Amino acid sequence: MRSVLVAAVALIDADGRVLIAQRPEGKPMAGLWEFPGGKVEAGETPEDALIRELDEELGIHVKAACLAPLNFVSHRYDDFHLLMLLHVCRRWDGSVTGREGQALKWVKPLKLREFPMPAADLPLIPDLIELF
Ligand SMILES: Nc1nc2c([nH]c(=O)n2[C@@H]2O[C@H](COP(=O)(O)OP(=O)(O)OP(=O)(O)O)[C@@H](O)[C@H]2O)c(=O)[nH]1
Repeated sequence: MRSVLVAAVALIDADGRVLIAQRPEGKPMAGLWEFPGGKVEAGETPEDALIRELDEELGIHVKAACLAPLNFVSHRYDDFHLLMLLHVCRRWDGSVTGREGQALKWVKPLKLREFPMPAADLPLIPDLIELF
């Protein structure tokens, strides 16, 4: 089975809310809310990939030193295996903007369950709740 390595991040604002983004129409799992990030490409470290994706998707600049590992998930979807590394980040430069037309929401970790998320993400919610 194909394995995909994804780097993702929980951006946390001054009010302790986490940023989630809605997957646009036309993509697999459209409409679900996910953590910003994406596939790690050949030659990239997970941190490189995340820094690139955050610039492309949200227009913000993040330093590798501001990305702290939180947990990972190993999840078998029907058609691929996902290994997703979730980081936490509280510091960035620039203001968060949905540069790809995606809806964005800042949500308290205790409310994350109100938003439909990909199956792989659900085990990560308790880790975010425990941060506070
Ligand atoms: N960024 C992100 N991806 C996630 C999360 N949960 C989860 O299952 N994924 C899956 O991990 C993969 C991330 O890849 P991606 O965002 O770079 O790719 P994509 O499906 O948008 O397609 P693309 O190849 O057109 O970029 C997708 O299969 C996505 O569904 C999450 O919380 N954040």
